[in-house]
Amino acid sequence: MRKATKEILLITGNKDKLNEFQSILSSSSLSLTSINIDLPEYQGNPLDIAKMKAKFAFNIVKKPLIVEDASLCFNALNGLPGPYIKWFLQELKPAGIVKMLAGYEDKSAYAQCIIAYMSEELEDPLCFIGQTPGLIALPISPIQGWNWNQNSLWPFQPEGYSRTYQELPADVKNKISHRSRAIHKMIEYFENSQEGENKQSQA
Ligand SMILES: O=c1nc[nH]c2c1ncn2[C@H]1C[C@H](O)[C@@H](COP(=O)(O)OP(=O)(O)OP(=O)(O)O)O1
Ligand SMILES: [Mg+2]
Repeated sequence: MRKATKEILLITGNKDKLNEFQSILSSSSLSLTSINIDLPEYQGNPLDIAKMKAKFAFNIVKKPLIVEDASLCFNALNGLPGPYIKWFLQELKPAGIVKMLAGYEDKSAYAQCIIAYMSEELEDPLCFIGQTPGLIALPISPIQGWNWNQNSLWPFQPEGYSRTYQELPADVKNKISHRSRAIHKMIEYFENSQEGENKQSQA
């Protein structure tokens, strides 16, 4: 029995993000294509940022698409740096990020991924949110298992693991990550929705 296929177009400037999407979607009925656009880094709450990115991309591409915005949110700092983690990492590096919590006992955090889907039929982008709870901690072995750009290392240890994201093999990270949780919500939506023009009845 062949699965129905729906094409998903991901707009991102980050090839590591794209790779993770590809691996996670490879076992679904969705097939992924991508366009590399350097999307603006908006300010605001994570949901509004994801929606603004989707609208910006849709105005350029004018086809149904998804974008994603990732946040690393410290509970002691009421969710900051959140969507601004990219700039904090760039300037402070992972060691500086960990030091931000030196004055707080609470080292807990959550990783969040918001996928925003926009098409001509929608007035407002549709969002799928994935969260993974954990702790802010430096890796013990910085190189092992890590295939993301060095400027985007998150000193984040997901709950239930004694290693940070970057030390986990890709297949382990992809089972529990914020991104995989958001992607699975998106898969469920598209597999159950009737609106996809490519969706065919199963043979
Ligand atoms: O699973 C992850 N594990 C480690 N680091 C991660 C992860 N996911 C995002 N990151 C980094 C990339 C960027 O430094 C920042 C999010 O910013 P974010 O705007 O979502 O990504 P981006 O600008 O690289 O790509 P895009 O063109 O899709 O906006 O956190
Ligand atoms: Mg970005």
